Amino acid sequence: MENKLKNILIIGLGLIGSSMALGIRRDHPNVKLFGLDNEATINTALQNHLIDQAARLDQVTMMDLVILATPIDATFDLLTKISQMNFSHELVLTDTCSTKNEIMIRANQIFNGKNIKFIGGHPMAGSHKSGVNAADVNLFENAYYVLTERNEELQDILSGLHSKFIIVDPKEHDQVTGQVSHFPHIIASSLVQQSNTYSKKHPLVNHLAAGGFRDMTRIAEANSKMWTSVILSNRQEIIERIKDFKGDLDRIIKFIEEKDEIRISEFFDSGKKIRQNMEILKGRGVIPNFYDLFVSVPDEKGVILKILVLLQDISITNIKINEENREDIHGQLQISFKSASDLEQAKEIIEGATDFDIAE
Ligand SMILES: NC(=O)C1=CN([C@@H]2O[C@H](COP(=O)(O)OP(=O)(O)OC[C@H]3O[C@@H](n4cnc5c(N)ncnc54)[C@H](O)[C@@H]3O)[C@@H](O)[C@H]2O)C=CC1
Ligand SMILES: O=C(O)C(=O)Cc1ccc(O)cc1
Repeated sequence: MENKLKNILIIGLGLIGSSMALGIRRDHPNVKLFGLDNEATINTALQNHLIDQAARLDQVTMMDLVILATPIDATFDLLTKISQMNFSHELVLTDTCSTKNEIMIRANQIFNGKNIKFIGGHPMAGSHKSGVNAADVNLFENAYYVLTERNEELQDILSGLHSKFIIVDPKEHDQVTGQVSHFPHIIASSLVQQSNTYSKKHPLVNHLAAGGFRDMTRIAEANSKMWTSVILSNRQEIIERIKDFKGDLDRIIKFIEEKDEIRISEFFDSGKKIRQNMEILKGRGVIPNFYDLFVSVPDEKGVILKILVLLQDISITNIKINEENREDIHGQLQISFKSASDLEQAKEIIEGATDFDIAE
């Protein structure tokens, strides 16, 4: 199929827009990529070959595809401006906002009868980083990419992101992401703030926080402006999730007050089983489980290189350093392989050459 989406404009070249530019280029080296953002961002994007050319907003009319990778409030504003333009050919328009319902309602109102095909989008991957310097071609790898409707040409253009498309109703999207993406940001931020307040009375809090605290609170470092917009654009759902969670906390208070050993144990057991069975947490729900080896390594110069040299003949798909909180503690190297046999071979080699603890 020849894709007619040849002139592509990305408005907003922050974390998401610039990573998408790299992903689009990976499978479609011949499309012409335009960018629109502030001057400094555009200069960086040009220098790093993320885009071919800068564009102005009025040049939207000469594009085949426009991707709005902007904050939610800016996206609303851009939707309005684009709806006031005249198009001699159909424009495919998509966004990347973390919420979908209000945006789809607005788009349906303003694009009705226009030569604009608006498809809501949301790549379900990101990080607490922002800006053009955080561009990462692998950001969306194996992650779901939500679209509000199927569109072969758009999906083809985005194929180099290596994500998995899923069609979701906008309202349902906001309900689900409200629970598993938006609400956790509130919990993470509350937890660090509660701990900080407590640390005024108990300064040891800052030293005894360990890996669990780190895992629970990473997303508290996310962009506060962005998350304010997300929460405000999914108010009802978030309020409901908070109220529901308060109920769960009240229930656990009661079990503890009553020294109800069985119910407390059931509570943890239930959480453990549910988490173990969540497909999304096993290989991110799209590809089968990674074959992972966890190597406990001392915090010494050259130790990672040593492991890599040992495994030079085995294909490694990913390597990650899971730091611990204490400076003097061993770090954990998480190494992913393509197959069980590669994993076994690697395990034997490391066991034979080092005394590092290894777990699967
Ligand atoms: N950060 C994340 O983890 C994820 C974010 N999203 C969504 O993607 C969108 C973008 O987020 P990020 O890339 O993280 O933000 P970012 O802050 O890294 O980038 C946003 C970019 O948009 C530019 N911008 C703002 N208003 C503009 C306008 N009117 N015209 C042109 N450029 C403008 C900014 O200068 C900035 O470069 C947001 O709607 C967010 O909800 C979706 C998935 C993950
Ligand atoms: O950093 C993380 O773990 C995230 O949860 C990333 C993320 C942030 C915003 C989204 O709309 C989707 C994904």
